[in-house]
Amino acid sequence: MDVIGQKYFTTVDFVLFALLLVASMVIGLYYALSGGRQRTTQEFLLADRSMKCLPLSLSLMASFQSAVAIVGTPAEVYANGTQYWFIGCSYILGLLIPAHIFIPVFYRLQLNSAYQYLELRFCKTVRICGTITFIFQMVIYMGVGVYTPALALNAVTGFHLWGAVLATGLICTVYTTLGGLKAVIWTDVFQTLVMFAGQLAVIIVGVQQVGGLSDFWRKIREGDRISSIDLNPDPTVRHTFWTLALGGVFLMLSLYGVNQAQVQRYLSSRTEKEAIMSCYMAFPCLQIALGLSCLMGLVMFACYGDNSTLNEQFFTSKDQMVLYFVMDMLQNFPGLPGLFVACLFSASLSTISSAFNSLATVTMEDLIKPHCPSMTEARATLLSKILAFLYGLVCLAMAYVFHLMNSSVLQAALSIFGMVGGPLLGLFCLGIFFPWANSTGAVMGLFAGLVMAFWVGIGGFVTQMPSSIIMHSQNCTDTVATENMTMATVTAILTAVTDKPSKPVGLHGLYSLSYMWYSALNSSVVVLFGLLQIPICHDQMNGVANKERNTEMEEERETFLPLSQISCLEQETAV
Ligand SMILES: O=C(O)CCCC[C@@H]1SC[C@@H]2NC(=O)N[C@@H]21
Ligand code: NA
Repeated sequence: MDVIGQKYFTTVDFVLFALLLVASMVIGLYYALSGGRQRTTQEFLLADRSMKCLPLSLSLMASFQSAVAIVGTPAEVYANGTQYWFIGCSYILGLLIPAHIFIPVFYRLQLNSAYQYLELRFCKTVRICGTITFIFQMVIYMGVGVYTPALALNAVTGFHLWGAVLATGLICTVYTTLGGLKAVIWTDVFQTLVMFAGQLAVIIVGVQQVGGLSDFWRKIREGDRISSIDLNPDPTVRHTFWTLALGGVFLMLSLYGVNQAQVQRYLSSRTEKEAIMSCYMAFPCLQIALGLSCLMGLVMFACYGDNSTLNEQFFTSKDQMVLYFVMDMLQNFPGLPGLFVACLFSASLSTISSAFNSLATVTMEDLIKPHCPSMTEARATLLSKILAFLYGLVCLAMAYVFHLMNSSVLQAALSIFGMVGGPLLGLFCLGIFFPWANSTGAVMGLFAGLVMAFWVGIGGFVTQMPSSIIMHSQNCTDTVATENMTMATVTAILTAVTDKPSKPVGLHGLYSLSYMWYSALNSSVVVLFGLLQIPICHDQMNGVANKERNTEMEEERETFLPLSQISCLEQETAV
């Protein structure tokens, strides 16, 4: 495909892409040299708890809006219509519950890491399990986040794959390591504006090419791409109102309620009220992001219709078709292809920078500090920066790992990202909503949830690989392509998306469950098993924890523990 590459990018396009990287770096350097100059972990990891709601709301949106959404959502809407747009309904409860339930719990405890809560509520073991689960999830996710845009861009435009991965990965590592959370949040703000601009450019040019809004609207209606609300209660149907609006709530809670990257942003707020406001203001940002990417899919349909010629051409994935469409639309407007590439990498940078910073935070707060109580602030800050840098290198290594395996693993990797989100959500819900749940139940519950997640996720992935894809992958490695790597496939936990040939029954029914229900299923399994409170090794598990906690509890008493927490902690201690 390299032949295409040459005709797309003029000098001004490369300049725009370079400007994105330079601007991100300048913001990082600014925060490295201003304020407290990143000399304490409170500043490096929590922005001195000084952030206001506007930058936070944009950063909350950007952290989980990677290039996968920028390319995958249009592919989804182009191929299947606008049913996916109903996921926007899940943003209401998906942000109200974090704002009024999770934020008060985390904020009033003045935590640095979400997993500190697990030790306060349960015991050290539960905290460690939660932390390691989170690290596993985000290391995989950030590898995909940096590799996806480079892979798709390379396939369509010949843009150098490793040049793009290294440029974004290293630039991101440097500004995250130098500027800490303040730099990550403010680069997210800047990158969100670039993302919106890039998508708007494609939509405006596309509608103009189609002949204007009226022609655009006519073609969309003729192609019946506007899906009506699908109230089918069948949980095995991939996208219905229920899987998106209800299943999507659990996906949102696993990201905006308990994921360290988002919790850290709440904790970096000046006041609890600012944190809650940032959640409210993230709602319009998420809706705009969703709307722009769905509109891009509709414009693509209006321009190409479902004429199969486009499909038959050498595309192995709908994502590549989206990039081909964009480059085809913008090629006569020097600078716009570069703007869209900047948009693509802005989505990637804003996601992996949040991952680096949150991974460094939990490693420092949950795995290192508890074992080095006498560590000086200066040394802790230096170590945090080294961790952020090392996670940047791990991200590049993960990108290479995904490159080695055929890209179907990419989907599996994202499945792991989605599958792990549900059990962590279940663990926090067990702690917050069920005062009588104990540490044994928490560990058993998390374990059961992870087993269920991997069993159904991988089981579903294997049993649903359509023969065509299996046959496809024999003759060339990197096909699988992202064959179905649409936003849906990727967004959470995806198994290969195909319409079920027959009505699945029994175990196959479980494997056929729509991926949008995985977060709900896995978190429910954690809560159910957690409440079974199998009283095995109860005393040993809690005995140690109690002794340690009693000493810690005296210190914690000064910090405000919500009444509900104190009551169940006392219950626990009494048991
Ligand atoms: O990285 C991605 O872009 C996909 C993973 C997370 C996407 C989910 S879908 C619901 C919520 N809304 C968003 O814009 N992102 C998250
Ligand atoms: Na992003």
